Amino acid sequence: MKVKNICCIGAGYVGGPTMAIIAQKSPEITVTVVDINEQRIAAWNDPDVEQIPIYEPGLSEVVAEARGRNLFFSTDVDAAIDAADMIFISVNTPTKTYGMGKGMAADLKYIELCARQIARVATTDKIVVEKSTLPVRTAEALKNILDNTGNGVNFQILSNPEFLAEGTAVSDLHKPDRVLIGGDLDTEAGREAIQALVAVYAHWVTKDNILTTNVWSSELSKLTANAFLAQRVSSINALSELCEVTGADIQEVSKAIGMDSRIGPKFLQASVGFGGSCFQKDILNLVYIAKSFGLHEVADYWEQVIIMNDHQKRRFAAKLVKTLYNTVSGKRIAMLGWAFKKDTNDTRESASIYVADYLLNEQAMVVVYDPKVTQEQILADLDYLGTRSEAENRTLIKVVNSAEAACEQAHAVALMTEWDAFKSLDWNSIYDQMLKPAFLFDGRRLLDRKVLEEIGFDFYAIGS
Ligand SMILES: NC(=O)c1ccc[n+]([C@@H]2O[C@H](COP(=O)([O-])OP(=O)(O)OC[C@H]3O[C@@H](n4cnc5c(N)ncnc54)[C@H](O)[C@@H]3O)[C@@H](O)[C@H]2O)c1
Ligand SMILES: O=c1ccn([C@@H]2O[C@H](COP(=O)(O)OP(=O)(O)O[C@H]3O[C@H](CO)[C@@H](O)[C@H](O)[C@H]3O)[C@@H](O)[C@H]2O)c(=O)[nH]1
Repeated sequence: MKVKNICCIGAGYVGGPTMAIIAQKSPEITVTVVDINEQRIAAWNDPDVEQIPIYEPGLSEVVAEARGRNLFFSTDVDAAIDAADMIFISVNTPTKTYGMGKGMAADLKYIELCARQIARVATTDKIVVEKSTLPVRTAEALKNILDNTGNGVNFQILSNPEFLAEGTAVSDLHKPDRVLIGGDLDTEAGREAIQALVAVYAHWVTKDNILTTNVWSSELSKLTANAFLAQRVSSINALSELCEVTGADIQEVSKAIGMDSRIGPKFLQASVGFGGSCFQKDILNLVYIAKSFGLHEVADYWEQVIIMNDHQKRRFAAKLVKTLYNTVSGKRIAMLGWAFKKDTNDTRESASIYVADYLLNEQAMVVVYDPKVTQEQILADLDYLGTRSEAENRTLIKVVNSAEAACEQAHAVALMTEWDAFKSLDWNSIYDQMLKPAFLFDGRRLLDRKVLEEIGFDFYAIGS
């Protein structure tokens, strides 16, 4: 079967970029991305393509090329479902905040709503693709809902987890390490559905890089990949603390171990802690699944990755307070960067949120600058924690339009996100504008200690 019409439910950080690339590379396929969020769809349709709701290097160019040709954004979910022969579900699957599994399990209510909507609307056979990250065996529940509609429509369910990282989404999608497709390998119809999706990716991905597995392996591989990546960050962060007390340097240790080809150099960058919408959520989900099967040692093993990450964020904030003579009350602390990594406007689970919250609890005056994150988002992130009233957050935190403005009259600077632009700031003039002693805490190992110390900063970097 040849796919002609694709619908993607969910126009977020995954649905938007992945569908833009499919449309760019497959001009004969009509791709419609739908969402219930009207504002988000309006932004995807903004005539000024720079206003699309997600900042990713290179994405606006891809959207400009395909939008209106074979890429469409719409709020008419029913119409797009009805017209499609393949439907990607790319809605959010956040950690549950209520009931059974609260704080650990993935909340699948949005997924289930999609399945029920597809079941209600579909009048022709569909291939339904899980693009969202889901607990292993979710496809079983989806199939149950879809097969019990009684309207005679046949559904094939595939798992096609997404491995793009934010900030590099376009290049990751153009050149994926692998595309993973899980499906029913035991039936002719299952194999046909898999091949239909393989053919979509084969527009630009070589067949050797398209891996087909059974559905459960595919679902579990996504959680496993994130667990392994996050585990590397927590491992290097755990050692960064040991470096700080022994005189070893984490950058040198990373390099030395990463040159072992069995270990490899990637994902060994010590930091103030990993953030993002995926790592914590997916590991907690893995821990919950292991626990629900009674595998407590397995659950404890993976939970330690999160415990270490929370410790890293807390100890960075605690170090700052301790260095500033054990009090930051009434002191102005500049935070450079709010996004969870560079080249994205996404702030979900960013270490900055937790470090700021810690400092606000110590009554600091926090002044934030991030090149891509709005004041509205920063305040919303803090309000969401519920630590203090919205009014207090607005009194204690200030958001400014430049790094220089954030640092003016500051007692200390906390460098939180590794934006390239922070490397080339005029640190001499920033030093001049700060209160003395001028403290600088590099949570990303972005800056050169020697240069900063020569300027006069009291300099602290994670891991040395
Ligand atoms: N963000 C990433 O880098 C990334 C990478 C790989 C996988 N994932 C996974 O992909 C999934 C989506 O993540 P995201 O970051 O794109 O989330 P997101 O929150 O940015 O986007 C999800 C979108 O789905 C929409 N939505 C929810 N329910 C809907 C419904 N019933 N009908 C129509 N629209 C609906 C929301 O309005 C939202 O715009 C998650 O499972 C996530 O774990 C994310
Ligand atoms: O050596 C490193 C590498 C990363 N990080 C931090 O780890 C977090 C996550 O970074 P990254 O993995 O690059 O970005 P994500 O967009 O969260 O991507 C991850 O999560 C996605 C969602 O599931 C997956 O698709 C990707 O493959 C996986 O890399 C960020 O805060 C980074 O700053 C470090 O601290 N040190």
